[in-house]
Amino acid sequence: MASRLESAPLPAPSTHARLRVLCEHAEPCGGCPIIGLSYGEQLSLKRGRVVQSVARYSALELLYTEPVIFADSITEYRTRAKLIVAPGGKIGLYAKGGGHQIVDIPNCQVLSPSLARVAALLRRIVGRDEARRGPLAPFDVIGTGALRAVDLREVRETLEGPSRVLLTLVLQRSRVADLAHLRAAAAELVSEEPLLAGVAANFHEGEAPQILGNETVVLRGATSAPDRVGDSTHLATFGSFVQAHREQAARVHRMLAAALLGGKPPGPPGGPRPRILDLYGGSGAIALSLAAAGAEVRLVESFAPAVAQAKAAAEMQQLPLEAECGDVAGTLRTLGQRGARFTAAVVNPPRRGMSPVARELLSRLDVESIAYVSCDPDTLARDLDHFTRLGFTTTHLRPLDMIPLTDEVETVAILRRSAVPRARVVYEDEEVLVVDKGPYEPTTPQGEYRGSLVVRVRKIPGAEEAVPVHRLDVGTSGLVLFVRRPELVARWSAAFASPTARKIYVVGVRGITPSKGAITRDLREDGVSHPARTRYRRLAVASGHSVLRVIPEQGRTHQIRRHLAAIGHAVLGDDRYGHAPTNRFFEERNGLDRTFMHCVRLECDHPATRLRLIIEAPLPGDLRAVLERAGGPGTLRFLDHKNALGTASSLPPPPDAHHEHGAPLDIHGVTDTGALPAVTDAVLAGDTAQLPALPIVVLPNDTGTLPAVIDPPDLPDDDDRNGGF
Ligand SMILES: C[S@@+](CC[C@H](N)C(=O)[O-])C[C@H]1O[C@@H](n2cnc3c(N)ncnc32)[C@H](O)[C@@H]1O
Repeated sequence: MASRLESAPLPAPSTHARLRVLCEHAEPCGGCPIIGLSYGEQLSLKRGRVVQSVARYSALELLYTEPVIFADSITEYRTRAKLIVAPGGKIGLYAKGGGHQIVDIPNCQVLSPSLARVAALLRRIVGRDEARRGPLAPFDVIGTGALRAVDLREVRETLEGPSRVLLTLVLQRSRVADLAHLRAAAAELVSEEPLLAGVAANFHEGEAPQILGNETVVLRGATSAPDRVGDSTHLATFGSFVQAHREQAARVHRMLAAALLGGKPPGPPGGPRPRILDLYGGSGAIALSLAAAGAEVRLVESFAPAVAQAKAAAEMQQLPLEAECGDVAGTLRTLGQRGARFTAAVVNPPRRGMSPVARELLSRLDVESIAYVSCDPDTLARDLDHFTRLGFTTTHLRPLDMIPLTDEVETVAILRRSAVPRARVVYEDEEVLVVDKGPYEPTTPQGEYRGSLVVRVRKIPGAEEAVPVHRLDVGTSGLVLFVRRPELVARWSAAFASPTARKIYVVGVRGITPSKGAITRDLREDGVSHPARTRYRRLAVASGHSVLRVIPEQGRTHQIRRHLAAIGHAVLGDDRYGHAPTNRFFEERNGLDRTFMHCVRLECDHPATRLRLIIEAPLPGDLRAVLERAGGPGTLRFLDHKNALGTASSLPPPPDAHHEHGAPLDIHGVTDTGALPAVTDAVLAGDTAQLPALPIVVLPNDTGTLPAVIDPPDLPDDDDRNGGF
């Protein structure tokens, strides 16, 4: 295996590192947020992002983040841009600061020359149509114009040959009466600009937050066009994913071939070839490059037009590629049932990363290596940490500058199959071990999960017969106490049943709760009501939601989740009792892909020594990342507060606490959390509009006049891996 993933000279030559790009739009335009830094400073900032994300996880502490592979060209590099159209003939981007103001960018420094030329033509035609109410008049809420945005995509049949452009006109569907006028407008554009290879209309629905809608109609010219990246050619089509920087995308392809195929030339035709599974494959840019480098590839992608293009490109070049339209998790389940075998898998998911179920199912497949290409270091680190527990060690982590002048950073991670690690012990003595449970594993073997915490605990010498005294659900992380021998269960269960024993959780909930309170509601199970009380204190508020310290006085099934949902403050990420739009927002925006619950502290009297046992486990990396993303870097300060996790004074709740009583609560909901959850990362194609950030609310002493719950804004379906464009 190569010791480095790419042989680019490192660090960037000093002349390159000192480069600064000057742009007349830099001040108002939000497209290149770090344009003010020298290129060397930009690369340091990008590497710092990856280092910071990885540092949150102790399982990744030995993982070295290699220097960022710099881009040779940092201007005129963009081969795709989604530009917003606005009255006044503006074709540009949202202004800095998250508002909805559009900045026109006629002299943009980063658009490739062909995209800049087409944008200039559009500026002229849109301005003209605005004056005479033509078909390409800009959308305005109060006007009649329909054109909301344009999606420009550069294609090149050969690297040396001329480039051409695929143009998608994004129109407000309700303002388009018939296609005839649009076809005439497309014909005019093509006749005026020979660079245009094809023009399509895409229909934006209502007030949808995505720029691109689901329906695209080709108005003029080609439906797709060959596009060369490095050593392979894929078929580019309207709306499908493409990396923003052609040379950097080619570097990623070379890195993957070197890491997964060992850089060997293709074997003789008809001979055995390495089998690669390409997940989230788009229109096949990566898959086709690996097939050209000698592999037999199976691609999985949910966006049907991209799959069709991947198949067509493979046929055209007679490359061994099978492409399948489907959801990654669903396909992995089927492949697993069939006992499919692969030499390696490539995963290149959207910004939110892989779903927990997809990671679990991939680990169960017969595959030795995984190459993970990611545009979000936080979700990448979260997934690498999970893969460690699933038996994959990350051996290389190589960032790359795919979108110069923005704080975006692409990273390639290489994972190799290894042993499933032992559980992490936080405390142990002759009778017990207290371990830190990962968020995605069951405490004991369950349903379709490959492993469990108990299996990892029993790998510890002296714990071969260990038994848990209590359990945490899949989705909840934190402390679990195991006795070393089954005969100790009774006395440790009794120790935890004592009124002086406590389990303390840190829980993220929807909305702003009262500063403290107690929820007293019976919980019904199998028709029998059980008394239950849950106490909480609010520790922090981030982005309109609360972080609580929670103490359940009993351990009824889903007690914390049911009680908090009953007072209107469901646990974030809880797919059974929670609030689906808020969960979705937190997953897409902040990378929360499980229940926000962590058992942070256990307290009980040791039955043998009679000493008070107090054990704590820090908040895990994924929840730290979620809080920092939701509320900014200072959000975690609450953890430093003395007694944040509780002292004897927090028992019982003070008299002024908010108390909630009510009718018994039934277990409801359709998902049985005991089983591997149904596939949740279903078909998500499209792209992202800029979203207004949720306000950060400074921790108040009490709720005062703050709204108790802030509804999340609608979310786009897919990621936008193209920076601000
Ligand atoms: C970042 S793009 C990667 C495309 C491709 N690997 C490339 O380099 O061009 C992510 C792709 O994943 C697809 N996708 C998102 N969620 C998916 C899912 N659950 N199952 C299958 N494909 C999915 C999107 O449609 C998109 O094409």
